[in-house]
Amino acid sequence: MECITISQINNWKKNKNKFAAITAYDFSFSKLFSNQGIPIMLIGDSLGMTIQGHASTIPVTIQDIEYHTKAVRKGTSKSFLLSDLPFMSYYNTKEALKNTAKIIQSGANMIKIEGGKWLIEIIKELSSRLILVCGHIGLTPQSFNYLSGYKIQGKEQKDENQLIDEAFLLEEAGIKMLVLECIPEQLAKKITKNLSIPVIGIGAGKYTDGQILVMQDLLGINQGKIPKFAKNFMSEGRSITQAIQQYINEVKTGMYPNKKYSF
Ligand SMILES: Nc1nc(=O)c2c([nH]1)NC[C@@H]1CN(c3ccc(C(=O)N[C@@H](CCC(=O)O)C(=O)O)cc3)CN21
Ligand SMILES: CC(C)C(=O)C(=O)O
Ligand SMILES: [Mg+2]
Repeated sequence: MECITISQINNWKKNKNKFAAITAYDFSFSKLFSNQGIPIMLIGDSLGMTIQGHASTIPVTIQDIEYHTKAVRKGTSKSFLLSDLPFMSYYNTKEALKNTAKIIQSGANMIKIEGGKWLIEIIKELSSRLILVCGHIGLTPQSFNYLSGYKIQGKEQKDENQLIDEAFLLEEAGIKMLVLECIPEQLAKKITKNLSIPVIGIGAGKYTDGQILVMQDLLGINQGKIPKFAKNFMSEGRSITQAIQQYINEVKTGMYPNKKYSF
C-alpha cells in the first residue's frame, strides 16, 4: 500500500479538508488506527507518561523512540509516521542529525522537535539534507520545568506576538508541518491562516488544519489528570473502532473541538 505523503497533506490544507491524527506506540494499535483510516500517527514522547508511567516526557530516550517507531511501522505501510525527537536529543546540529537518522531508519517519515528561535540553524541543516521536520510550539512538554507545569501558553499579548514570530521563523527555516499545543483558539487560527504549511493542533481550537490527540485520552484509558481539550470518544458504549470513526468524523466536520474543548 502506498504511504501518505507530505504533498497529500499539503493538499488537505489547501482544500480545507480537516484531518485527524493520533499518537500510536505499538503494532496492534498502529494496525487498527491505520485500518480505520487515520492518515498520520505520532510516535510521541508522551509515551514516557502513557506507556512508561513517568510524570513527564523528560526521561524518554532516543532508544525508546526507535523501539516504538519500529513497532508502529510494522503495523502500517499506509499512514504517515511522525516521531518525536526526545529531550536533549537535538541540542546541537550534530546530535540532531545523528538522532534523526536513527528515527528515519526506524520507519518515520518526519521528525518533530519542540522549540522556537534556538532551533533555526538545526532546522536549516536538517531540511537542507531533505529531512522532513515538524515544529512544535506553545506548550512544549520537554520544557515542563521552565514553564512551571502544563499550562496554556500565548495568553498575554507579548506571548502571542512571540508565538506568531516563532511560527514564521520556523517556516522560513524549513519546517514542513507545525504542531500548536495548548494555545488560545483565535491565536491558532491566525497562525494557521498565515502559514503555508499544514498546522496540527492539540488544545488549540478548531481552526487548525488537523487535530491530534493522545490515544489513551481519546480511548478513555487515561485515569490521571485529563487535559481540558482531551475528549473521550469511548463514551456512549462505543467500541474502539467506532470511537476512532467518531473522532475522524467529528474532526472532519468541525464538531470537535468545540468550545468545551478549547481555550
Ligand atoms: N495523556 C496525555 N495527554 C496529553 O495530551 C499529553 C500527555 N499525556 N503527555 C505529554 C503532554 C502533556 N500534555 C498536557 C498535560 C496536561 C495539560 C493540562 O492539564 N492543562 C490544563 C491547562 C490549565 C490552564 O493553563 O488553563 C487543562 O486544564 O487542560 C495539558 C497538556 C499534553 N501531552
Ligand atoms: C501531544 C503530542 C503533540 C506530542 O508531542 C506527544 O504525544 O508526545
Ligand atoms: Mg511530544
